[in-house]
Amino acid sequence: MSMELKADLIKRLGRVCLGKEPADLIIDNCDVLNVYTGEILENRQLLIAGDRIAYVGPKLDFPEGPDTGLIDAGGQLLIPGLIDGHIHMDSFLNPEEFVALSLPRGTTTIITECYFPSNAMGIRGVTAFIGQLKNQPQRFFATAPTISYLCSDNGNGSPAINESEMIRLLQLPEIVGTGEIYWSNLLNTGSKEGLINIIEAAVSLGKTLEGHGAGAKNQRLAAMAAQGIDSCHEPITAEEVRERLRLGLFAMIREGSIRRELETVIGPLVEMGLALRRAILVSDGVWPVELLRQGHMDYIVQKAVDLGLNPVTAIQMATINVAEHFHLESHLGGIAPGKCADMVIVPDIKTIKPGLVICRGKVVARDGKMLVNPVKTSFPANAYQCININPVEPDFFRVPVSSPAARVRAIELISTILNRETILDLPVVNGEITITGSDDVIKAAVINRHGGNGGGCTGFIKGFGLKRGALASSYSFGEGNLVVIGADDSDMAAAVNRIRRLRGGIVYCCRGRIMEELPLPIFGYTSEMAGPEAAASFTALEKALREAGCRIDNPLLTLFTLTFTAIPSLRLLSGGYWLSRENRTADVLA
Ligand SMILES: Nc1ncnc2[nH]cnc12
Repeated sequence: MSMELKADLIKRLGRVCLGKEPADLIIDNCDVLNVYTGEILENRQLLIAGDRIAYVGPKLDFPEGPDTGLIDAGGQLLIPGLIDGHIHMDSFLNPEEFVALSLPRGTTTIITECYFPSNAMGIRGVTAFIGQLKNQPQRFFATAPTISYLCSDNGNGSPAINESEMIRLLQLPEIVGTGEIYWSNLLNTGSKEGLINIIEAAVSLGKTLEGHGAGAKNQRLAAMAAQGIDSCHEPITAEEVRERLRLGLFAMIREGSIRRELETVIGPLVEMGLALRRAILVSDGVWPVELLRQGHMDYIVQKAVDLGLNPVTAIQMATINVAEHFHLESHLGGIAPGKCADMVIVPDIKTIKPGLVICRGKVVARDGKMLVNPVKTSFPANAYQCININPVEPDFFRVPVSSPAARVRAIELISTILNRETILDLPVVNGEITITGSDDVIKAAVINRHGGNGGGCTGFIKGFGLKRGALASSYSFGEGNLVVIGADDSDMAAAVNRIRRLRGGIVYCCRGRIMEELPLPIFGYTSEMAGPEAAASFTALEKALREAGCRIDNPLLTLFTLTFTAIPSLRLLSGGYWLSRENRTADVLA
């Protein structure tokens, strides 16, 4: 995962470039996109030695050895391998399956968050996870799991990962920065003091500080930048992109399974005519269905081009700009002598349809098909023991009250991710608050599954549309606990107990029957299934929810983000409701 250039190869690259030694691979008859100048250089030849480029230029009479591979690019265009600079690829697919779907689409480098393995197993989870990425045919870097440090505990009140462990991770060559830091944690008093020490360590180690400035503007955004943050992947309008660029931040524009900003942002951004060398295209997470159906960074770059972004700029935003942000530009992001031989052949500058994909000097995929095998995933046994709860009874979800009527706080959905706090009068029957089924109010609960006593909290949610059954998941944003919503306490218990048996997963249960499920037995966050199978399970879960009356756009995302404290307004955690604008807890009873 780290970058190295050994003495032997340094010598060899010079000799191959001077024609004194044969190359390992020669690519003839190609145009080359030079991301440094923005030119398309026609009719070039490119020589590779080891995992590096030795020569790019006009065709010369280079020696060929018996083992020199030859590729005729047929006049097509060579662009640098695409880089996803912000993704949570520790979610859902295991690394082997992720590589198999992403790499053939021309994404040769991944900079991934890894807070889920940390939530589940602390620093041991992170090292187990990055161990799986080391020898893959796709290139990986990771960021130290700030979200886990800030939001997740081990069930007993101590943080999933502590300050000194975060700093130890930052010293690893494969860790390029701190994972996203929520602005509220940075700017609100009462946040963890150690965060500042982590920032100090990252700065002194030359690592980046990834920011999460959702909704932050003016002084607050400036204060984030002032405290050392150097990127933000949360702008949702062209104006927000511009504000971040003006502050010297790298502005990451998302198009993935969580958010889709390109349609709103690209047109007005092009109109503004800004310099975009610090703008970056990222996915922020591309889940199995979209990865299979649409692709990865190829899809995102193509969409930006189709929306009117200059294609050279679009490719720079997924290559050199990303490499520069992560201080990797000496090695990655462009096609030139000495740089890593990570490249993609596409038909032309406006058609981002990867033909040949080359990574670390090897042809790894052709026309969307892998030509090499990803490294088999093999996680340690304790990564399969991450649902630490006892079986639950329907009673677990009772909300008892002593009064004859109850006024409660509920999460009212505005959109898939956004919500507001609402106050409801709910009937009390036999000393407990009941849901009637008539007003689109159901229960929502979060259970701590990280090693404590399996304690949790039950609240209410309005607007999900679910008329029957219960949906539970051991995958959720932030503290990453077990979240369940349901129209019936027995189904809620059955769904949770099924997840316990599966050792993690997403389950929809109705009238005591498990209707659909996606097992996630690794850390309780990651599947062992092949990518297409996992995608089919996602689709089946969504279909079952629709049939049960759910009318949210992306209901699974709604479930996962009930716990997402970086977004307004009322969130549910294992310790109770959290009012994220006010940065404080709130009772279920209003
Ligand atoms: N799992 C996740 N996916 C995308 N964005 C996130 N922000 C926090 N958690 C996230």
